Amino acid sequence: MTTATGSIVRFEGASKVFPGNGRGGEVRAVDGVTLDIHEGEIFGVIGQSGAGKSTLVRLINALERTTGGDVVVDGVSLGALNEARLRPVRAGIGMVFQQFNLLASRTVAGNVAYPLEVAGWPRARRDARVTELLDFVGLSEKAGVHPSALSGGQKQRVGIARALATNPRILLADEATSALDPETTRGVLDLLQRVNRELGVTVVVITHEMDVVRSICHRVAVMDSGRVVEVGESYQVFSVPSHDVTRRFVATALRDRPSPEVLARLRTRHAGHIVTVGVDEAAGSSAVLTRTLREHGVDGTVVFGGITEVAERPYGSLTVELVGDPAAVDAAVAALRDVTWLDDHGRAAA
Ligand SMILES: Nc1ncnc2c1ncn2[C@@H]1O[C@H](COP(=O)(O)OP(=O)(O)OP(=O)(O)O)[C@@H](O)[C@H]1O
Repeated sequence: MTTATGSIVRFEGASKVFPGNGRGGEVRAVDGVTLDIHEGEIFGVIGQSGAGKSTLVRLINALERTTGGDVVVDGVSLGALNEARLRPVRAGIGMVFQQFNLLASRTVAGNVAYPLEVAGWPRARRDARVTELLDFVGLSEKAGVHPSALSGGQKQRVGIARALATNPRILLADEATSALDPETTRGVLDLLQRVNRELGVTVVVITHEMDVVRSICHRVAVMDSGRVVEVGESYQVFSVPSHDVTRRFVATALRDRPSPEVLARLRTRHAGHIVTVGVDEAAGSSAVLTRTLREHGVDGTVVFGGITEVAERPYGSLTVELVGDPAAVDAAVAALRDVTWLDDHGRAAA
């Protein structure tokens, strides 16, 4: 865990419980989270659908209020603030959304100007700021058009310009690239990186896309059932994941693990004992796998898998058919479990 030094957002045992629907069953969307987000970083929040990512991030700008614990933003404890005193805190936090949430009836410039109008900026200053922002996001030529005439990537650039209008120190991005194709995603990620580097804005990104984290996030928190189950430098978390959710997340992104259908097909072709073995730098490299099998007199054939690099370190898994004396195969499986994670798919039914 990090210290409070340099924290711009600090969750202190923060919880958000949504009341049940009358039939009981309250939802602990965020459950006792303690976490620091450092000033000036790009921080990723990942986890499966319903893990509590959006709720956690919405606690930062008090779109959701904590029901337990506290959230401290820039030294200000949000728990104690009423709506009026939350306003200046919210003004220091921009937000972008998956569906862009632009006003269809306003032009691009009108959308970017909107938060400045709400904040009471005089016309001339507002116009100058809008010009500057549209230039920053590369959309000066589109100032006068309506959002319907823009591509998805352009709409998100407008969303980002609008979120930056009042010079926030924090930008929250909730699945900001999920509605975009990979190429457009790259452009928007580059822009978020510029927001971070050139404007010094702390960026908090919610995503289900491994590539987003891999390419721009300095640190990442992994959520499961309202809790943060892992947090750290992105490469550390992905190359040596200590939690099942993280492993599954990486596996989905790498597509290195056989689906049940693939496994069924593998079984029709391979009669031996099938296991999937984690491969990374810290635990079980493929050399360790080969050596372990040799020591136990077991033959191993790779039947499925993929190894990629995370921060220039090997990461992935291999699915291997093990053939040999059943006791030796069991001993090899046990030995592999000692050095890395292993999913035992057993052998095909006779
Ligand atoms: N306003 C609400 N009222 C009741 N339950 C809610 C509300 N908002 C969220 N929840 C519940 O809280 C849990 C966490 O939801 P949240 O949207 O934070 O998860 P998430 O990880 O962002 O998921 P997704 O990726 O699907 O958006 C879910 O079980 C969700 O149904």
